[in-house]
Amino acid sequence: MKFTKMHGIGNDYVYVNCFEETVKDPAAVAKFVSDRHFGIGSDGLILIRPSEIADCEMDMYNLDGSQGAMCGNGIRCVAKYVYDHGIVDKTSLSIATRSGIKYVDLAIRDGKASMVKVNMGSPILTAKEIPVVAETEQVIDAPITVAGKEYHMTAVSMGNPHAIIYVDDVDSLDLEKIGPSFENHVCFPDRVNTEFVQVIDRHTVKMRVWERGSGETLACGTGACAVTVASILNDKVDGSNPVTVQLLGGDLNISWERDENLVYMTGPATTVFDGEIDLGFLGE
Ligand SMILES: N[C@@H](CCC[C@H](N)C(=O)O)C(=O)O
Repeated sequence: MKFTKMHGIGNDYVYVNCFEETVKDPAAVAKFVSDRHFGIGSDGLILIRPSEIADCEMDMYNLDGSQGAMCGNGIRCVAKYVYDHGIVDKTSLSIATRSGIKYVDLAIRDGKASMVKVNMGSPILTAKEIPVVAETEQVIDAPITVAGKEYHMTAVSMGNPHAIIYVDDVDSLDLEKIGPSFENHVCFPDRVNTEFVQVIDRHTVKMRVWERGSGETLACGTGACAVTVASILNDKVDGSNPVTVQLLGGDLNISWERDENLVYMTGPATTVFDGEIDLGFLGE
């Protein structure tokens, strides 16, 4: 299987060009290639497929083989891949995902895509996708007890579910310890991505994320969008300007355009290396 290792501010995936390659069992391949000791090493697997409704399709899998509906850092890399490889010869393109078609604009440097702006669609604020309270209710600054400790949570779906928790000092958290208790909490039957957020100023927040299916990652694009929406709703930041979200792997620029109710994310996409791996033992 030919692949390309790419990352969006350190959120790294193994990308496979399914215009040319076939992957029979993506869940098994995701688990194997993601392993940082026995595989290639990544937060998961992303298949770039042809689409009948958009310029291409992104099909993403977490490190544990579970399928994700949307991936903010991944979609920037998919856009870069299809442009840099001449699969799509335009700088405004559409990408189908399991949470709908997303529209992307590329900034080009030396003939390659560098910065990518994604229309991430509308945030979902009812608890419909995160049935913690009731299907119709919003969850903003709601108390939740996790592993015997009370937190306050805001729930935002960006096509995938996010629980946002504000803390005083994000660096001192033991995420390996508390992350799994949020991910597998009884309130989240489909598990959840959890963002721990420290407010820096009215335009800047700093976050760490425990991702459903992948554990702590260096960045989460949908998470940064959910955090921006939550921070505006909780009046932690000034929503009239873009918010800088600082993550372990770098910064993302997020704006929530309230008149159209759309969230835009801008950030880099980076190619690390191309490779080829024999997956015959998996039946591939
Ligand atoms: N890292 C991603 C999100 C990946 C999917 C997530 N773990 C889920 O299962 O919902 C991003 O950049 O958005």
